[in-house]
Amino acid sequence: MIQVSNITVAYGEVVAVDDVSFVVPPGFVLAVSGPSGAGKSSLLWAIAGAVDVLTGKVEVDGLLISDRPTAAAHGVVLIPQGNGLARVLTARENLTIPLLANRQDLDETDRVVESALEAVGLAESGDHLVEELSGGEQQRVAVARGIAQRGRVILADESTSELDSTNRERVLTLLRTQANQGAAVVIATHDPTVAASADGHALMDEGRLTWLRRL
Ligand SMILES: Nc1ncnc2c1ncn2[C@@H]1O[C@H](COP(=O)(O)OP(=O)(O)OP(=O)(O)O)[C@@H](O)[C@H]1O
Repeated sequence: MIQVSNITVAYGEVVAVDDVSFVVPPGFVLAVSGPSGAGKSSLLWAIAGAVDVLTGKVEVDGLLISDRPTAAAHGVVLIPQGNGLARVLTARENLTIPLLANRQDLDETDRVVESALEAVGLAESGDHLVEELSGGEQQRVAVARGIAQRGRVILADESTSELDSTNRERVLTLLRTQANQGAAVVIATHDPTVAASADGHALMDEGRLTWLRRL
């Protein structure tokens, strides 16, 4: 469960998120759309503990999210815009490192990594360096890395923007599966079909959030 209570995020004079509140229960998918610069990424970063909130608070399952390590330890997974992959590592290494950092069992890690690569249609690409992959393939590696972490919260920032319709459906199905397994999912998107597939749809504009379709 994500509980966002009256949060404000600012960069100096720029208010990116302005007094936003909502709840995403486990099992639900919320889509947030809005123009470029509206504050969608900043909202996701705040939930991920990757940027400080000026006012208000973010809680996940009742735990106050104060910083990124706390959020990560509590299963808050961010699939960032731009993918955030290490370009000189292979696809498989990009998936494996966060799992090893969480001290997961090696055999279990291998199994989860291969299964996640297969789920995004990249079972044959595990040994490729990220910089050798196309933009859409890199985006799918980032999604695979996100789902491999089996988070309580999945924050997907424009994670289908470079995908064809088949792969977009594949990624949406994977995010839905994460929700069905108990995750609370938030997707920032410019794509109306992605928004339509979510349980609820909110619009951000100049940092303010309004509901187009309530959860
Ligand atoms: N690190 C930063 N330092 C200063 N200003 C920032 C920073 N990150 C974002 N901003 C500003 O905060 C506002 C919100 O940006 P944000 O990236 O959250 O919007 P967005 O809705 O995700 O946009 P897009 O759809 O283009 O990704 C913008 O005015 C942006 O310029």
